[in-house]
Amino acid sequence: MSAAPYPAFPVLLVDDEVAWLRSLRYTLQRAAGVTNVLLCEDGREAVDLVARHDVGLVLLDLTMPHVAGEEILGRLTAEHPAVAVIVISGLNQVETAVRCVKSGAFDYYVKTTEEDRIVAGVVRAIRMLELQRENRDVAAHLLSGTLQHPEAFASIVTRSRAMTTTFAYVEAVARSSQPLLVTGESGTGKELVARAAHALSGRPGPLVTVNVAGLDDAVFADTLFGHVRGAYTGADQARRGMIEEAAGGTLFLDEIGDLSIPSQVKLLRLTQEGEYFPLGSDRPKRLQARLLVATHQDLAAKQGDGSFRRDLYHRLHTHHVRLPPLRERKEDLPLLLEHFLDEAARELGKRKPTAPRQLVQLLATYSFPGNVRELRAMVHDAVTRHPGSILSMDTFREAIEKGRGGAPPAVSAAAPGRGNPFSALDELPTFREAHDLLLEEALARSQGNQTLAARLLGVTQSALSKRLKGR
Ligand SMILES: Nc1ncnc2c1ncn2[C@@H]1O[C@H](COP(=O)(O)OP(=O)(O)OP(=O)(O)O)[C@@H](O)[C@H]1O
Repeated sequence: MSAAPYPAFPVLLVDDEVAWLRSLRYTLQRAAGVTNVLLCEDGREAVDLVARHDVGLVLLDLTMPHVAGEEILGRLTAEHPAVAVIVISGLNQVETAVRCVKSGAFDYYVKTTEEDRIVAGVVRAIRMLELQRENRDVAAHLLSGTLQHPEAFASIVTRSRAMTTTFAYVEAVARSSQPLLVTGESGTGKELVARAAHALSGRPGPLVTVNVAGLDDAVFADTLFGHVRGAYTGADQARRGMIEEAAGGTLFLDEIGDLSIPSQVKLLRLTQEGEYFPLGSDRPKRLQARLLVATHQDLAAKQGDGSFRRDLYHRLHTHHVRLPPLRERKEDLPLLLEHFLDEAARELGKRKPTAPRQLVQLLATYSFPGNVRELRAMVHDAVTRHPGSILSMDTFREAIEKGRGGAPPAVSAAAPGRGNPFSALDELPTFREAHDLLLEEALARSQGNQTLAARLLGVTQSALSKRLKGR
């Protein structure tokens, strides 16, 4: 599978020495995977080529016949200020280097400098240009408020503004070569977003998913990097790693928060250098896939307690989307309910049952720790068990009570995991005030439905009604 040209914009090499041009092109391709390259032997054509091909980066020689490199540098910075110019000159003169940088050159190297440093400078410039372009795209996308390819998100049922803003961001960075980190509680749809990001990436290769939870370091390395025959006892055959399987496409590493520290070091090296060694081999291979990573864990917190490396976190965090939990987008409940009723009825070969009017209100009182996956399971279970044309609320009530594990709903929904909700208050409310606040909250959550409010408060409807009258 041929990989997409990298980077997305052309890199123009300008030098009158054809042999040097060819050798630099080869070095950049071999050491940094840079394939989107234009060569220019005649400095007089350089500015025109930049304009015609939307060039992002120019590597410029200074001493050329017909036109001096410094003159070209001056024109480029004046006429194409968004283009980065790296000067690679035969002149080892500090004054010239200072003058070039003052005139706007991104960097200055002498031709005799070790190749590695030149390559690292080019990689740094490409990364900066990509981020600048992506920032512009993100801003334009978010401001326009519309998606160019809504079909990529067709499998994600939502009308939440937070979700559609997330889609706009994913669309804006979909063609980036930088990693995309997707976080959110379990069951919020991270894998669906990863699929959409791959579909929008324009990459011809496949989406290869690896769940890294529970992989020890040796298995992680073997799975990702592959091995050569005889790499270890039992390695009778060479094995292509998942990175190679994903060449030209996307490598999706799920549950990245569970990665051991030694595996984090390996992943960091891969993202920094874009190279890896199959086990038992001393010939490096290039990463030719875009990395997507996902986790339900709080990586910032894990970074704080030392269980996730800070440098890897920052590398993966270049582009980040967080999917809100279902309880923060209750406006999605009616749509999702209908969607899963359709789906369940189709799968079970039944007629789609009608949901009682109060069902959405009941669902809105629940915090859905398992998010959309939990709602889906609830609906499928209810459709499996329901005999009539109107869906029974009982299976939902049972599932919700089971999900709450007997905890009082108001506490578990308002302050998950935080115990007594009053403990954070400096001044306690009086019994009367707490009583009234509780009633108001229950009625708000049940949208004024007293039957539901009574259930939330664990009293009968007539007891609730007496209390309301007594206020
Ligand atoms: N908005 C949505 N519309 C339709 N189906 C959804 C939506 N969100 C999630 N789902 C469905 O819910 C289930 C869980 O989604 P998914 O696997 O993408 O979640 P996840 O965040 O990756 O979970 P985990 O962290 O456990 O891997 C899948 O069956 C998925 O199709």
